[in-house]
Amino acid sequence: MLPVRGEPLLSHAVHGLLDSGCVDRIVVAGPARHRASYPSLTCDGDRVVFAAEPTQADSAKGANSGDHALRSALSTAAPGPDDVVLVHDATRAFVPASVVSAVVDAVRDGAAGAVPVEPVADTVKVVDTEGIVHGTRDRSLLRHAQAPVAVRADVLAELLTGDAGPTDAAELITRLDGRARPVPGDPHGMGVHTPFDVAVIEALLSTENTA
Ligand SMILES: C[C@](O)(CO)[C@H](O)COP(=O)(O)O
Repeated sequence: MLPVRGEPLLSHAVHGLLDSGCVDRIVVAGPARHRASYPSLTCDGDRVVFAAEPTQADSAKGANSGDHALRSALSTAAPGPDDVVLVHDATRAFVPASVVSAVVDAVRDGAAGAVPVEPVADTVKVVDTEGIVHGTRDRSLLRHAQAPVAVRADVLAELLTGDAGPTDAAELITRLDGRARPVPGDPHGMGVHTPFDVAVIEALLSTENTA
């Protein structure tokens, strides 16, 4: 719901995916009753739908959990087994179209999954629970993960069969256990969480619009 330039992040994320030219349909993994909060999405008709509401049985099983949201979104989308599914994160609403198509292409090219990543520029230290600072991590091996994560629909369905399926894109990458191919991310794929992030992304967008 966080507004950026007067629009909730979710709307920016949805329009970014639609404008990427490689997404046919978007299922918002949130209850349909919230749709009224996003009037700018309604103009996209059938291409943007909300996931099915949890049933009473789902609720008894913890329907608000992330894996339910993913299951529900997947069953609403009903993709074919070879289709590529993107699991996105609305906080990363300004990821460029080139990154969206890169993850799709990686899966079309044979990877089970793909995740955009950015190099880690800063020195990374481990601080333990006692507050003691330990050695430096080798940053050449570290990457910031971004979104969307792409995965073949049949692979995603398989990951969701167990009791504890992935709850979000981050967990999905972990469950892919080495089968996710990294593709170059982009600084615009930053997560927008705080007023500082909003200021950064708004400044970036205005600079680019006036350039
Ligand atoms: C990075 C992510 O897991 C998708 O791949 C997701 O965007 C969560 O990001 P965060 O770093 O936990 O905000």
